[in-house]
Amino acid sequence: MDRIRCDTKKQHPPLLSHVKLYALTSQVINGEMQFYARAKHFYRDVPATEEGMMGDYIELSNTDVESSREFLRKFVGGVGKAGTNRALDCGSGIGRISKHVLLPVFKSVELVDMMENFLAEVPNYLQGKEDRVEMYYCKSLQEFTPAPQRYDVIWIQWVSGYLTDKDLLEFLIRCQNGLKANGVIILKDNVAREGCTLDCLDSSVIRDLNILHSLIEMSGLTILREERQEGFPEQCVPVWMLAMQKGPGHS
Ligand SMILES: C[S@@+](CC[C@H](N)C(=O)[O-])C[C@H]1O[C@@H](n2cnc3c(N)ncnc32)[C@H](O)[C@@H]1O
Repeated sequence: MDRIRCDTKKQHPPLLSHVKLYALTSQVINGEMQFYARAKHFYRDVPATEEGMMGDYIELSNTDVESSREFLRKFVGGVGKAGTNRALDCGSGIGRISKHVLLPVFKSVELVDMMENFLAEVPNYLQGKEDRVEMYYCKSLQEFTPAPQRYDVIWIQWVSGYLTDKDLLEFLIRCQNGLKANGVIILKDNVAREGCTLDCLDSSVIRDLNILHSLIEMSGLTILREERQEGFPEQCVPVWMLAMQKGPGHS
């Protein structure tokens, strides 16, 4: 899994209007079924380790985790902020985010990933914190619906690019329903400088911020804050963190 990609690929033209949104991933992927099947195929050969989760960029894991913790602190604990009871780790893999970012803050976590072998490694990887995992869901995000009003925070890291525009949009809508009062969704991912690019190796897309903004807007979520990850090498594709909450009209 080429998690933090070097920015050498040809960029597609930028998104011009909402109307073209759905056309966008279908322009760069060669059929939705193949797109998903290839990603699954790719992950069969990825080891259930931190290295596997980070691709060839394991040395960036600490920087990533530190920034995520700092970002998360802005939205949880205190009046009008998200609670600290339960978080959902989406595309969790072996639970790198749960271990380093979520479990230090939340009483319990739940993890969802399409790969059974990654989830099977979680209890071992969490080293004594596994009793605070309430649920494991072995599901693809495009088929997963978070239970209503269950989570204080829903964390979606380095997995949104494996979903088509349509499936990401619908997933964000379902996540919105999964939030408790003052709950927050945090999406962290590689962001293209312009347009949408396909990575054939792991069958994922990288979207630019405009496309992400359009999808978020269409989902009814409101962006609370967005920050670029600092401290990654210049040649890496930029990584951004976006915090979102239910928009007006969603109780
Ligand atoms: C690069 S790893 C990131 C893991 C974790 N989020 C982290 O940052 O350490 C991507 C994870 O997304 C999972 N994944 C990819 N496509 C998925 C999908 N459609 N539904 C659910 N999980 C998916 C993979 O199995 C893998 O565990």
